[in-house]
Amino acid sequence: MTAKLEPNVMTKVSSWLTGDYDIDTKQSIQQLIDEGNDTELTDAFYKDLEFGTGGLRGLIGIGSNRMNRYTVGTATQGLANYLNKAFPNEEKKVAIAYDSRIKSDEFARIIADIFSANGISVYLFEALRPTPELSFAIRLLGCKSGVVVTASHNPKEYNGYKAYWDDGSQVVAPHDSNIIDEVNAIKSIDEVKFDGDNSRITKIGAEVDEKYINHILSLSISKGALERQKNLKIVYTPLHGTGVTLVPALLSKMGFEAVTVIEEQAEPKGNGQFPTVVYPNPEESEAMSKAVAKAREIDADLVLGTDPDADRVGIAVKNHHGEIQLLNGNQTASVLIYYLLNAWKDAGKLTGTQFVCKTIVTTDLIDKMAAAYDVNCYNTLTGFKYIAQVIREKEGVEQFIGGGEESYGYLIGDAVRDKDAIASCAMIAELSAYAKDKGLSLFDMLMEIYKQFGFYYEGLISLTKKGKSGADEIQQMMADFRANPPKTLAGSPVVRMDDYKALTTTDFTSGTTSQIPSGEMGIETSNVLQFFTEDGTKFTCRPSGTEPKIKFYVGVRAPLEKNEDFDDVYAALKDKVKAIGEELGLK
Ligand SMILES: O=P([O-])(O)O[C@H]1O[C@H](COP(=O)(O)O)[C@@H](O)[C@H](O)[C@H]1O
Ligand SMILES: [Mg+2]
Repeated sequence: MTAKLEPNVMTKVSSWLTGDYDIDTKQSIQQLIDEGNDTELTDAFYKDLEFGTGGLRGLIGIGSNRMNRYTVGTATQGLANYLNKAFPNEEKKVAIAYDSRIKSDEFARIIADIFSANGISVYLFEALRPTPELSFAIRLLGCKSGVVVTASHNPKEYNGYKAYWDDGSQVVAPHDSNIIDEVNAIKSIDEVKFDGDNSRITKIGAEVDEKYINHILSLSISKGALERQKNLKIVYTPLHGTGVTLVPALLSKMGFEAVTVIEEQAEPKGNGQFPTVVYPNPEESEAMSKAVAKAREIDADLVLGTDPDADRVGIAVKNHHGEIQLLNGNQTASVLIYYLLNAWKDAGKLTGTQFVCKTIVTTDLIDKMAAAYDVNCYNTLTGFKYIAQVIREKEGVEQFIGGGEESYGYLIGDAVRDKDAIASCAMIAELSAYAKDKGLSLFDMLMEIYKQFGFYYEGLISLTKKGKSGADEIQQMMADFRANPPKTLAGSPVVRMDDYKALTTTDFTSGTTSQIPSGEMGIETSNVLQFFTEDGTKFTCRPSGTEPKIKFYVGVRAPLEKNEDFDDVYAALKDKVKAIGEELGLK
C-alpha cells in the first residue's frame, strides 16, 4: 500500500480489501493503490458518509465516504437496530421511495431487504415517487420510519439517503445521533443482513397517490378563480425526475386545461444522466431554460420546474414588462405565504395562535408580513427537517399555516412534514389563477408585497471546494470570518454577529454577548455565522450540508414607493449584493 496515506485511511482501505466486500469493489480499490491515486483513496475513505442537512449524500462509488451498497446497507442496519431499540415489542413498518438517479432503484431494494430481514415490515413504492409523497405515506400508513433514495438536485454523480421518523419528518436530534451511534457500532460488514428474508415487503403505489392528490386538492382556497381561469397557460418541467408521476395529473384534476409538459425532460430515467441539463436543479437558470423558452414561445403565464425528487420547485412568471422572469426561492416563498396569510385572514381563521416557519437564511420579508397579520414566524437552522421539528413542537398549541426556505422549498399545511413541490405547484398555479382573475399576475402580487413591506432582495454566492482539501479550505474560511468579522458591508457598519457554533449573539455597539437559546425550535449548534448591518443588510456564511460548497447569503433591502421605481430599486439592490460579494473577495 502507498506510504503517503493517513493511518485512518490505510486502516479503512485494508479492512475493505480483507472484509466481505465483492470482488469488483476490491479490484477497484487495488487499482487505485496500483495507480498511486492517493487523492481518490483519501477522499473515498477519510471519513464515513455523514448525516448532513438532508441525510446522507455522496458520490456514487467505492469507499466509506461514498454511496454504495455497503454504506447504504450499514446505514440501514444501523437504522433498523435503532428502530428495534426505540420501539421494542411493537410491530414496526417503514416506507421506502426512490427517485430517477443512477442506482436509486437498486439501493431502494437493498434497503427494503435489510429492513425485512430485521423483522421490520416495508412498504416499498413500486416505482419512482416524489419525496413529499413518502413523508405523506409514513403518516398515512402508520410507519415508524422511512427512507427516500435520492440526492435531490445534486449532479448526476451523486446519490443519497433521506431518513425519516414517525411523524414524516427527516430525522433530527436525538434520533439522528442515536442512529449514527448504531451505525458506528457496526464493526463488520457481516453484521449487515443483506441476504435475509424479504417476505415482509409490500409494494405500494396508486392507492397512496390517490390519497395524496386528494389531500393536495383539499388545500385549495380559490375554487371560483380556478373554475374561471382554466386557460391559465402553464409550462411544466420535471427535469427528468419524479414530479412527472403526479404534477401533470394533479394540474389536470384542478381543472387546468392549458398545461404544456416539456416532453424531452419528462422521461424520468434518462438512465440517471439528466441528459438535457447540466444540473437538475431548478435554482439554476440553465435547468429552467427549456421551459422558459417554451413559455416565451407560447406566451405562457407560469413556468414550474421540479427537481429529481420533487421537493423543490422553481418558477418563472411574466413580469411587469410582459417578459418571462425567473423568481428566486425567497420571492416565491413570499408570494405563497402572502397568499396563505390573506386566505386565512379572509376566512376569519387568524386568532393569534397561528404560525409560519422559515430558516434563518430565508428572507426576513416573511417575518415582517407575518407580524402584520398577527401570525408568529419561527426561524430555524437550514434544513426543512427543522421546520418540521417546529411543527411537531407546536402541535396542538399553534396552527401551522405554511413554511418556506430560500432554496426553493415550501410546505402548505401539516399533513406532509417535508418541503412539498407537488402541493406547491398546485398552490402556485392556483394563486396565479387567483391573480389573473383579478386582472393581475403573480409578479404584480410580488410588487404589491414590496410596496407594502419593503423591497427585500437576496442573492446567494456558492463556492465549490471538492474533496478533503476543499473541506479543509471551507473550514478555514469559516474560521477566518469568525476571527475577523467584517467591520462594514457596502459602507454600513456591522452592528451584530450571530454565531450558531458558539450559540452566541454579539452586539458590537454595546460590546455585549449573550446566548442564543437552543435545544428546541429548530436551533442547535451549527457552523453558521450571520452579520447584520445598520442599514438592514443580513450576511450569512455556512458550509453546505449537502454539497462540497461554502454558501454566502446576502440579503439587502430598500423601500419601494411606487411600481414605476421597481426596476431602479431592483438594479440598485442587485448591485449592492454584488458589491458585498466583491468587497469580501468571494470568488
Ligand atoms: O437538497 P434538498 O432539496 O434535499 O434540501 C436539503 O438541502 C438544502 C440545501 O442544504 P445545504 O445548504 O446544507 O446544502 C436545504 O436548504 C434544505 O432545507 C434541505 O432539506
Ligand atoms: Mg430535492
